[in-house]
Amino acid sequence: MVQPALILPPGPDTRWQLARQMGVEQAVIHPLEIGNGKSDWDYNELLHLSNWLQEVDLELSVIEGSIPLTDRIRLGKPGRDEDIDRFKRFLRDCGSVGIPVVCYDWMAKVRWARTGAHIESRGESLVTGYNDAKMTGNGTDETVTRDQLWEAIEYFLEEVTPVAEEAGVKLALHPDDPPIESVQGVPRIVNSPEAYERVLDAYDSPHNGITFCQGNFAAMGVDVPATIRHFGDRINFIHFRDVRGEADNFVETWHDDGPTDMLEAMRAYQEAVDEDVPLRPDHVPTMAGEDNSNPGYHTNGRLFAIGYIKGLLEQA
Ligand SMILES: O=C(O)C(=O)C[C@H](O)[C@H](O)CO
Repeated sequence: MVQPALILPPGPDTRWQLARQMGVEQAVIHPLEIGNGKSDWDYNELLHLSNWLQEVDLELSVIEGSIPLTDRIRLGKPGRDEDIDRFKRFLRDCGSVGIPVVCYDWMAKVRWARTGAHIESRGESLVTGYNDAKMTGNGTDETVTRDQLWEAIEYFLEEVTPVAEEAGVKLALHPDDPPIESVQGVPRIVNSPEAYERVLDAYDSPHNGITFCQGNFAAMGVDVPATIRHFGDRINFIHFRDVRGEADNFVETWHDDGPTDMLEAMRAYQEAVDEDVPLRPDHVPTMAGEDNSNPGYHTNGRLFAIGYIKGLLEQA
């Protein structure tokens, strides 16, 4: 079963209240997207945040992206062991506080990338998109290789998955966005179902799992419901969204207006994932009255998305 979730700021404001009013109980914290950019946490900060959310009946179920995972780790550079030790301490702290899921990604050097953030969609709403032809600096970054990234992620998983198991925390790897071979010349490896097979095989444990970012899987050109069923109980976290186009040239869509059969996708989640997997709307259109200063993460589109998700869940 999936549980509707929302990214919320790491301190209370009306968005906490809106979540509760819509009956959403699971909070995802990702201050690089919504918040102050914080990406390192000590035990007391996590405990304080978790207690604060609990006081208003919200559960801190995922820390996403904004975590102490460095490019020294992603690139297997000298010093990575020190950084991995820091990451292990973070996992143990999450476990002690009772945070069940940590979402991470393997996008070295360049975070998720878009070439357009003001693309007009339904009723003059604004969405983001990517067109590789418009990406500047597309030479090859000679300092990074695919083998290096694979060595580094396999080393990381060997080191940290046993700690995640002990701590009772599930790791959930987000796909590269966009899921192409390289972005601005920097190679990408987490861009296909085959890549995920290799990641899951690197350490066979329910604690080594996937963030099924649906828009990225749609961009990979796969059959989305079949792929959800295939990965099943290794899906530890879900990003719900859709795109029109291909991995190297796409626009994001409204949740009810993309090419993916969203009801079939929801049915697949309900049948295939483990209990209580958090599912959050991912990037949403910027709507009337919003200034598009944080493309994909304004509030009105997420209210619409939660209503749509709840309808799909009832139908599924
Ligand atoms: O690119 C996406 O689809 C995202 O959801 C971006 C997020 O910041 C994600 O956490 C990347 O790690």
